[in-house]
Amino acid sequence: MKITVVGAGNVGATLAQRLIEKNFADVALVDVVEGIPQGKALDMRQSANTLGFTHKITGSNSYDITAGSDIVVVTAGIARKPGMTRDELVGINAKILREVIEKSLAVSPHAIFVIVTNPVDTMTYLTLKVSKLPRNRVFGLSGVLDGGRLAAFIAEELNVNASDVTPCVMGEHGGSMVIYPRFTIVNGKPLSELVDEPKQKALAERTVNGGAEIVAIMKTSSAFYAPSASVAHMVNAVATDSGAMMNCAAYLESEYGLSDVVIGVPVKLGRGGIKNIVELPLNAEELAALKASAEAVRKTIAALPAQ
Ligand SMILES: NC(=O)c1ccc[n+]([C@@H]2O[C@H](COP(=O)([O-])OP(=O)(O)OC[C@H]3O[C@@H](n4cnc5c(N)ncnc54)[C@H](O)[C@@H]3O)[C@@H](O)[C@H]2O)c1
Ligand SMILES: O=C(O)C[C@H](O)C(=O)O
Repeated sequence: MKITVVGAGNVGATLAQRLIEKNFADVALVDVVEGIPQGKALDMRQSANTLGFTHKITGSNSYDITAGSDIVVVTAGIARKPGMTRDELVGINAKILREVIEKSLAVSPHAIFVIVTNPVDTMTYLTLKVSKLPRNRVFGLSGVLDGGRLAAFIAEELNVNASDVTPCVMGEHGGSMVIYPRFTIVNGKPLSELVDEPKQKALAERTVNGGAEIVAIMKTSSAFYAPSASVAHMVNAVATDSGAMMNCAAYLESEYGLSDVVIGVPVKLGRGGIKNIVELPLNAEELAALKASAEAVRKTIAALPAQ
């Protein structure tokens, strides 16, 4: 198996490290900055003897090394600075995405695309339109990361392990994301039965602001450890054809009564990408929140530059 990671910055390089250390695929790392992907790949190669991995990691400014990839993860683009929303990146990152998708697809026509670049729902939508690929082969990072944050905050609040939590965060990877306490399970019980509504709201609010909280603390960078771990988890489900269910940014065609929009929903992942989209039995209020989130994404989609 061969995996390309485009963008050798914080998320991309950390992801490349996580993947090569798992030793199940060759990894090609690409970036526009001369020397960076080459140097980072060389550095990682020099850990193979110590860590014992046998797959190859290479770096380049050219897409030649990515030819024949099974999976292409796109992390190329600009990250937000303190005080910015992800949506403010739409113009600049759309230009970068178009170039990355065209160049990647030209040499890896059978690849599955995992989009990380923000605003991720809109960038995933753009990738589908530019590539004209079927929707099962293009999806984005959202709910695995947002759910991981929710699980971390619940673990602190209830004094349990984060791994005791099966979180459920759907909708936009942005200000309108929706936390579902009825579908967030802690040691077999829904969160809605474990904490009162004000506490549920506080946990939801911290999760919605989880990315901004890290940007505000770090100032010069956004999060990358949990994001890269989340993408590695998604890639692993594809590589092993596990069928594992996780919430990802996916293109809807009538699921949840929504069409022609990308938002975070539960999907089952396997070799072909998205095997199927899972429709949770949301009540009227829960569904209304998801629809409002889809409307927020539609506004960002409408702000995409024509070229
Ligand atoms: N979806 C999510 O949950 C999520 C999580 C974390 C980060 N992100 C997003 O991922 C993106 C990357 O974040 P980061 O922290 O790694 O940023 P970063 O600045 O550390 O790295 C981005 C890299 O992209 C490269 N790049 C820029 N234009 C390129 C092009 N045309 N071709 C190839 N490479 C190019 C840059 O040189 C840089 O190395 C940002 O847009 C960020 O907001 C999304
Ligand atoms: O917050 C950001 O801008 C990066 C990413 O979307 C995140 O949630 O960490």
